[in-house]
Amino acid sequence: MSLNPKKTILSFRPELFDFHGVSMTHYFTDNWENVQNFQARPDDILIATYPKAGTTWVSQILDLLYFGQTCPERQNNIPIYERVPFLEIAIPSLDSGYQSVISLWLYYHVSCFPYQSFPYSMFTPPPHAGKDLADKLPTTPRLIKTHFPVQFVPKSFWEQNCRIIYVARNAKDNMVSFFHFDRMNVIQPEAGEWDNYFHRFLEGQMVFGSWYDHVNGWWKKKQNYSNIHYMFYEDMIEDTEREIDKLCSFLGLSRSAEEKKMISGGVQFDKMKKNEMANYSTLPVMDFKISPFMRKGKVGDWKNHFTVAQNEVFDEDYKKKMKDPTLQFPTEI
Ligand SMILES: Nc1ncnc2c1ncn2[C@@H]1O[C@H](COP(=O)(O)OS(=O)(=O)O)[C@@H](OP(=O)(O)O)[C@H]1O
Repeated sequence: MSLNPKKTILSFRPELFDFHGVSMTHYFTDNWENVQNFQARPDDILIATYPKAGTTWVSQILDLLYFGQTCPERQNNIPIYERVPFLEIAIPSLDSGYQSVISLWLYYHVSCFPYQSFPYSMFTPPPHAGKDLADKLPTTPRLIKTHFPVQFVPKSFWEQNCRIIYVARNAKDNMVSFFHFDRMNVIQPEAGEWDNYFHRFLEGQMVFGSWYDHVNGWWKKKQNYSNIHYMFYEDMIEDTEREIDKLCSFLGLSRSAEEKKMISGGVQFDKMKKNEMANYSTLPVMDFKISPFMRKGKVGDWKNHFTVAQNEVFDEDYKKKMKDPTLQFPTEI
């Protein structure tokens, strides 16, 4: 098959619109009914984040914790976005008359490497919705990713008392990371100029809405739903092994010190940046010439983007929106 996905995806840039009070794009709302009816299982693990908060990092850690010993070929052969499906993503499929980004990617790669040899039947026919991928995951537990604000999470996750890992990242670095992501990913709205983006972020005009509402909403939920482990990107940077320990306690996993150390070493930024099954380089919607998915992986990169005036505006606005003293984010370490 001689499709060139890079050529055919250029018109995929979506518009933001208000969806139940949250800025969204159709890629994450088109499958709404099916996603809301998703049947979670009690042992499913949901990885919830505002975009660019460290989802991929924590997904890779969980995948290694659960399957690193029993199924190591998984990490070497299956991209992270298939091992840990993105529940709400929905790209129209080829047979519905549209050109599907994910289907295109799969068709393209079927001719590039022996996909069919992998013992996962879910790869044929090509999936086009994260929910379908999640339904077909052959593993236990199923690791599932979402960027939904807490009020959008399908009710079966609550009913089944699923364990949820929420990863949060300080707003300044989160904004910068999101900006570069929107520049390089054609299924995101255009990023535009930095100054305009900065103001849009403060107003919550981002896909998946306001960072402030997201982190606060999930923080509040933690008060009445005990199966949420709320963790911070900055803590992961500071001491990955310690955070893996906390994850193991939350998940009830006993793993040897040696194994945890090995996992921690294997998921450091430079390693993940080079790892094709974790760095999204196999997904044609992203143009790494503009910005790589694994971009900097640092705390404090905002200082290279924020002007002094922007920083003042940001801090003033932050005080008004982040009133809960129990939720604190470091912006440098
Ligand atoms: N191992 C490791 N160490 C440190 N930092 C890491 C790591 N893996 C991913 N990252 C950084 O996380 C940012 C991407 O966030 P997400 O994975 O949440 O993105 S997404 O929402 O799933 O698209 C993005 O941040 P920025 O570099 O600041 O853009 C990634 O580089």
